[in-house]
Amino acid sequence: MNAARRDGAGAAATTPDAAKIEFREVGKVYPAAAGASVTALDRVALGVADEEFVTVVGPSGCGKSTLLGVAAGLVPPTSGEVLVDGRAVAGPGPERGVIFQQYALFPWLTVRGNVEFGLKIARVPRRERRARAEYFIDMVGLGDFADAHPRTLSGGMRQRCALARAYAAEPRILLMDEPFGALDALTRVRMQDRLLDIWSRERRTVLFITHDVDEAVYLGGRVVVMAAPGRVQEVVDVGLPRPRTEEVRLSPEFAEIRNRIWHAVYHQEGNTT
Ligand SMILES: Nc1ncnc2c1ncn2[C@@H]1O[C@H](COP(=O)(O)OP(=O)(O)OP(=O)(O)O)[C@@H](O)[C@H]1O
Repeated sequence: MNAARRDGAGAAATTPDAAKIEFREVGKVYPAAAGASVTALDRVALGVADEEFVTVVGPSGCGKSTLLGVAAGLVPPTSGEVLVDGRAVAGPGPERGVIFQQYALFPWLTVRGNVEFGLKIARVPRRERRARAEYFIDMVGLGDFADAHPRTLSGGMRQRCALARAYAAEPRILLMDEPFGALDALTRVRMQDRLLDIWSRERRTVLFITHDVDEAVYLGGRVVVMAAPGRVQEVVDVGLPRPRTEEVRLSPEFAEIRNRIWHAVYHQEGNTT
């Protein structure tokens, strides 16, 4: 048995055989005030397969953003390493797109300008840039708003623009840190459906951080449950059919797995959040 596998009913392997992203005993310790330190990741072993959609859920401060930051190459680990396609991550790279809760759109550029921006930097020829931007703007349903500026768009539309921008750069991996965290409940659910629809057409490997258990279960093929300080407590195979629909969301099977993960997240030892 693989040492990275965990026991427990329904617990899934933490590392599939051929991982697109592999966390190898990753540790991160931040220096804190007065010479103290904070453990944000503690020997995390986890693999994400090519084209897999993995969600990470856990209480505030358990290390989710740090996990994503290490995979993005934005946070250097203190120990261990992250491999992407078998190569150690040493910094950000074009094969990994990152989407944060804050849309980080350029306010002076239109939707099209924002989506094309990275392609321009990457010196993609103008005609191809236009075509690619148009394709991804249509894909997120913003075709009628290509010439609009971000300030005129709703939160959901801005996040769709951020999605189009990330996809247009054609990364093989999308790293998403609470991308729908700032949206109202209904818009959030709509964005989840839209994201799954896009994922089913444009298969990419997705690592998606959330503190919303419903969101984690609805989106993920596997759900990684983290616990402070920086530990992977459990990896759960969701096993719900795709496409995920309202019927799936309202099914007893969904409720069962959601309740189980809810319990795992909110009844962690020492969790005071
Ligand atoms: N730059 C930093 N310097 C010092 N400590 C940090 C830094 N970034 C994160 N931490 C600490 O590391 C731990 C993990 O933080 P992290 O942001 O990864 O958790 P999280 O699960 O994403 O939290 P949240 O859900 O609240 O965003 C926390 O105790 C946090 O205070």
